Amino acid sequence: MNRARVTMEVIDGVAIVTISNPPVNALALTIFDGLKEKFSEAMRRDDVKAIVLAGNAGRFSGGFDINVFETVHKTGDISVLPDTSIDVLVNVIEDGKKPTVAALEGLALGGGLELALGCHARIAAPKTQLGLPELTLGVIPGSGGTQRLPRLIGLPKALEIILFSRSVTSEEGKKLGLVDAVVPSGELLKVSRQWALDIADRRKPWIRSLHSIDKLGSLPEMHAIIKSARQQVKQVAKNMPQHQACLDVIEEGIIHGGYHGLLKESKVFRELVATDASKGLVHAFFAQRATTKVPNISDIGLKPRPIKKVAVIGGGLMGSGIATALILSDIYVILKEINSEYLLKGIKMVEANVRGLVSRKKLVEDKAEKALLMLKGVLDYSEFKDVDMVIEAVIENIPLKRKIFGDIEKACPPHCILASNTSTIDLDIVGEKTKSQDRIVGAHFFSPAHVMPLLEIIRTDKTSPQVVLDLMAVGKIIKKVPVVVGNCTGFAVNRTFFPYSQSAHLLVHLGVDLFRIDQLIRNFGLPIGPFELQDLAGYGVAVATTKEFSLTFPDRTFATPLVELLIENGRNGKNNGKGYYTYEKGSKPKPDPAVLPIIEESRRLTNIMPNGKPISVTDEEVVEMILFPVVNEACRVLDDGVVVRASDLDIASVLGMSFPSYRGGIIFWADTIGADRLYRSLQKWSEAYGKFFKPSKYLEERATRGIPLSAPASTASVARPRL
Ligand SMILES: C[C@H](O)CC(=O)SCCNC(=O)CCNC(=O)[C@H](O)C(C)(C)COP(=O)(O)OP(=O)(O)OC[C@H]1O[C@@H](n2cnc3c(N)ncnc32)[C@H](O)[C@@H]1OP(=O)(O)O
Repeated sequence: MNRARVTMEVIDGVAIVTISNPPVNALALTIFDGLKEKFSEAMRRDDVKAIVLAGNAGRFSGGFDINVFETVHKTGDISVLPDTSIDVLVNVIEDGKKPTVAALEGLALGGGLELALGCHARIAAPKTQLGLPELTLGVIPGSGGTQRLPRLIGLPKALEIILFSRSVTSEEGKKLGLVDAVVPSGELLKVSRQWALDIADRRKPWIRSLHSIDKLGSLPEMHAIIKSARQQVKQVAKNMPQHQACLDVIEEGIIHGGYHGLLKESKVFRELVATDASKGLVHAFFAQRATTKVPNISDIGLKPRPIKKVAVIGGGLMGSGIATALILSDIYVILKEINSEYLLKGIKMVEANVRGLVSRKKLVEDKAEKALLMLKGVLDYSEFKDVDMVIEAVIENIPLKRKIFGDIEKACPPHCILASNTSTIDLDIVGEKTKSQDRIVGAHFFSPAHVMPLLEIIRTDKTSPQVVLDLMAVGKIIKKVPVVVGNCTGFAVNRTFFPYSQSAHLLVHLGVDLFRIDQLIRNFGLPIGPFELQDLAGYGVAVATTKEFSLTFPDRTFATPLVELLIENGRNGKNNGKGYYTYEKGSKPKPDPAVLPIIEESRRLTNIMPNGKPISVTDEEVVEMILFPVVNEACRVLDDGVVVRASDLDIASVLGMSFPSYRGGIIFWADTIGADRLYRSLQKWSEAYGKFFKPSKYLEERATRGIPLSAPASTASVARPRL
């Protein structure tokens, strides 16, 4: 049943036109038809003097229906995109013979805000979220946002909102001139109706924002602002076309006027919808939403229990980051350490995390102070008697973790969730000696835990659905994206990505320059390369995780002596300022030529270069030789059913490993290459350089049958063989 509709009610001379399409009143194609129909009725009727445009159920609109983009991506048919910018926004609303006031509440995003910008005034309820996030979907505002917003609030602020997808509240909007008045939610319709009548009777100005020029500066000033914005987005929006295209469109309107700007905007919008960047970003959008739907967890009528008090064991980098994330969301935390020196260090780290957010303007002072009051340090388990959840975050040491789980089983109440932040160790081993396996779960955060958005939730065969659901709810409260995965060494993300650093090491030992590898991976779109990442994480982590992986997957690990050699040479990465790079406060990491002899030594020890000579590989091959083994492992993760669906691995790779979101995630990207080419490349390298590259059964089957890697397992049996 189509739930998208537009209704109209006339009260005392004002037509209230309401958009209804739960849950966010997305602007589906039928909504535009509905708007045209109701507006034309309102314009016709003699008992209507003015119009108020509103959204149903406390939300104005979350913007254009993103499902339509997905349809374009699947079919390649851009004709399904409506051309509403002139047809509806200019001809029907802005140039209509009766004034329209937008009554904004909850959210007005993308096309939703653009509809409001086309109205003659905007009244908003408090805390309404206003923004133009289109660039995060690989497109630009396509219904006049690029032209009207700068004319309403000035170019610099408009660029901030559009280019960096920063939304503002109605209160900020009022200061900027985006909103005409902020009124309590209960009075929104009443005030908007009166405002609309006041415009009709010329008691208030009838403003068509496309024609306003008073907020725009002189031409040279605006050229200078756009030029500097171009430089800025070059840094932050590599490999994506929409940012520069958006600036072109804004510039067109500045030079030739708003109407010309609209025409160009509409054309560029349609072109951008068809780009790879938009395909990847829209896929990532839906992939993120899909993670909330977990079979036998979210669909069996369970309700999450409240989690008010959490104990975090271990005040190191991870523990303090997790504690920070929790207190920032008003969850009371007790942080346990083994002695007062470590405890003090942990508390100081939490304080530094919180203050860091304040200094980066991500948190206000008041909120920071309030958050820090939610933290208490302890040295024993006496305070664990009323905690709702424990998150163990000590070093990756199996006997230690086993001991802790034995202790907390006794110290905590029976309802308490027992979670481990282990990144690699099998949870069945951790909880083997307890009788609480139904409440043991993995809560794997990514470093820095108070910043990185992914929470990997690991359920074992015995973890109860209620426990998983509770942890998903906590994840949402602390503003993470929880992805539920199965139990195995490395779980979904670290298991998929362990070949990433392994293949980088293998390439170095085959003679490829290490700094070239990092640079090429950055060019591909990851924020840092595998070696800089290793520097950042510290070599202890590399040694511990490589050990775990080489025990579980001995057939596909490369025994690199390089990390141990670096440690022997007094290098421990960013920790001590010396790794592959040198680190000095305030300056960027610098490649350190002093590591070259250490690399030579490592190459001598492994002696794997064919005929003792460095291999010759193109830039493209370097990237592929590093990322195809990752895809290969991702195939095994899919085959083993570690994730519910392929798109979970996509969003986890984007949010946990910073895989570029505009490439859609690891599997989505792999499908753009095709199973066949992936298979043939891995097969070729495995013949030349060994079984590390050997294609997995899953990949081989998908390649042979011509099925996308992302297709659900059942597709494999029904699909037609291609080769
Ligand atoms: C022409 C124009 O310029 C082009 C555009 O307008 S492009 C669209 C611009 N708008 C956006 O980018 C906003 C996208 N949406 C969001 O950021 C968030 O969904 C939100 C802030 C609106 C709401 O967040 P939240 O309350 O956490 O709910 P969230 O789980 O994200 O979404 C609820 C449901 O609405 C859907 N939804 C949200 N926005 C949607 C949209 N614009 N189109 C279609 N579906 C949408 C989600 O897919 C989800 O569906 P599901 O329940 O089936 O998984």
